[in-house]
Amino acid sequence: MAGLCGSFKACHCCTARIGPSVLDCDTAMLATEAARALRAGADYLHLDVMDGNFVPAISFGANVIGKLRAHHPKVFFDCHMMVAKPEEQVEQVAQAKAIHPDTKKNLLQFTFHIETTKSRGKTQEVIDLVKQNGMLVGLALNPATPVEHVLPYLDQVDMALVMTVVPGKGGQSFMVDMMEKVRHVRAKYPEKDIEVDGGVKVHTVDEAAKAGANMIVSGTGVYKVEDMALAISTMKRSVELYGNGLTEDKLSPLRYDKETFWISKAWDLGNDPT
Ligand SMILES: O=C(CO)[C@@H](O)[C@H](O)COP(=O)(O)O
Repeated sequence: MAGLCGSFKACHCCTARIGPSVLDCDTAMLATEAARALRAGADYLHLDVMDGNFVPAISFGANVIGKLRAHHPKVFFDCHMMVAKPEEQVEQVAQAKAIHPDTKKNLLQFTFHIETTKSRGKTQEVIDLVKQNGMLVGLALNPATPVEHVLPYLDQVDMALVMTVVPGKGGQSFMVDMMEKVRHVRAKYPEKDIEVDGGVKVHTVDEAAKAGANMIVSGTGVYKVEDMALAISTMKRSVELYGNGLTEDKLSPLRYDKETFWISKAWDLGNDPT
């Protein structure tokens, strides 16, 4: 039986990955809260760095990311740099570099905003600097920024981040009109990671998946729901179904928090999945 994605014209082979944004978790317990999401099935962590300048709020910085690395040496960190001068933070964030011991994959991505570099003529410079420092590169664009602003650089970056809210805080509403940008990038880049961030929850993820996003950031949709494992597995299945075109019988299983309890037991016994 054929998959469904053909009818959405966004079919791709990019892996479905769910990355909880830790912004709205109990950040005083960051390592534990991260572990909770990973045990519930999260594929990576989306770490929101806010400088009180590019966005009004201040969250945490490179120092905390480095400390978090010690707790989660095998986890992919997508560092979303909502900072006015990303070039000033590249070296510090790179301190959290890691390579997965089995897959040999790079576990650190530096995702910066085109709005912070384009007007200063520094986009190319920052891309080069991030690569020189051994990290993967993500390029983000705000809702008000036309997709054409990032297109000249997408060949060189590992991921495009289409913001689906105005960056600055969690818990805002998903801007479905941003899906046009996702569709545009997916049509040009069938093999590139495309991430969406802002207002993505179990009831909005299908729009993003149908448009072609494969990396799904969700903050309150993961940390402020009753069953974190169910939310994560539901979002993952959406990308597998609408993006990868898998049939129902091939989708990842739905998971529930009760299962998380048993997985955490295994974790305590030494099978650390994080
Ligand atoms: O970057 C941001 C906000 O600026 C996001 O990562 C949010 O933290 C996501 O939270 P939800 O919108 O999913 O609640």
